[in-house]
Amino acid sequence: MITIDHITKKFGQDKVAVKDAVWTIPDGAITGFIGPNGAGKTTTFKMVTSVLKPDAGKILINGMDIVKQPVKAKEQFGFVSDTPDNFLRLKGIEYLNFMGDIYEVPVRERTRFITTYANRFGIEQVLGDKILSYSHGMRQKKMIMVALIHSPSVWILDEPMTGLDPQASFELKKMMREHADSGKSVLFSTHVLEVAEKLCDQVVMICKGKIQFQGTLDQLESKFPEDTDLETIFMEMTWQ
Ligand SMILES: Nc1ncnc2c1ncn2[C@@H]1O[C@H](COP(=O)(O)OP(=O)(O)OP(=O)(O)O)[C@@H](O)[C@H]1O
Repeated sequence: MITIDHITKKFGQDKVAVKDAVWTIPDGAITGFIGPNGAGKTTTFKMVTSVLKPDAGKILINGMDIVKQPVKAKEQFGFVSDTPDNFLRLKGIEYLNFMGDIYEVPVRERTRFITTYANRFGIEQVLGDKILSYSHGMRQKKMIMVALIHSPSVWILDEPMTGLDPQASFELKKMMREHADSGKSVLFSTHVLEVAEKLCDQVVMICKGKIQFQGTLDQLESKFPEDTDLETIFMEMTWQ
């Protein structure tokens, strides 16, 4: 579970990227984070994952403060960023083992995990190759595996379907559902509203740094009884 408690982030004197945001990501559910370009999604993720420090407010991950207890809080989550181009000179298997070592995942457990997930994503054959030689989608699959190697209870993904082929995208959505159904939490951002509509148990909508809505799709639709789908509601809520 993540608690976002009156978070504000400014860039410079007057660029308010996130303004007094209050919301929660519950266990046992998939939460979709949606909003137009520049709304504040990535800035929020950067604060949740300790890349940026909020100017005000606090963020608790399973009750641990990301600013005051960064190591303990970071152990709680796995993060898939929107740029999978890191550790390019390592082989896929070396990177996975490196992260497994950092999180102290026992070798037998990690081997079982790597075999299962590489098989689900169809990348067993390339794990011995350098990441530099991977396509964007292959790098993304490797990032997804790295994020899950220590079985985190919270899984955060920034635009995770970008660059994945339909089969991998289908598999990822299945993994996200399995994660939530096992009582853990999933938070992901997307611009693809059909995905949010099909996959999410709740959505959080942000626009110009302000949280406009948090709740189930049914709750959202009941606020806009005349609109037929999430896309129409989104256009109405974000239109200026
Ligand atoms: N390092 C920075 N310096 C100055 N302004 C920034 C910085 N990072 C983000 N911003 C501004 O903060 C606002 C929120 O940006 P953010 O990247 O969080 O949006 P986003 O919702 O992730 O957008 P997108 O959907 O386009 O990825 C934007 O106005 C952006 O220009």
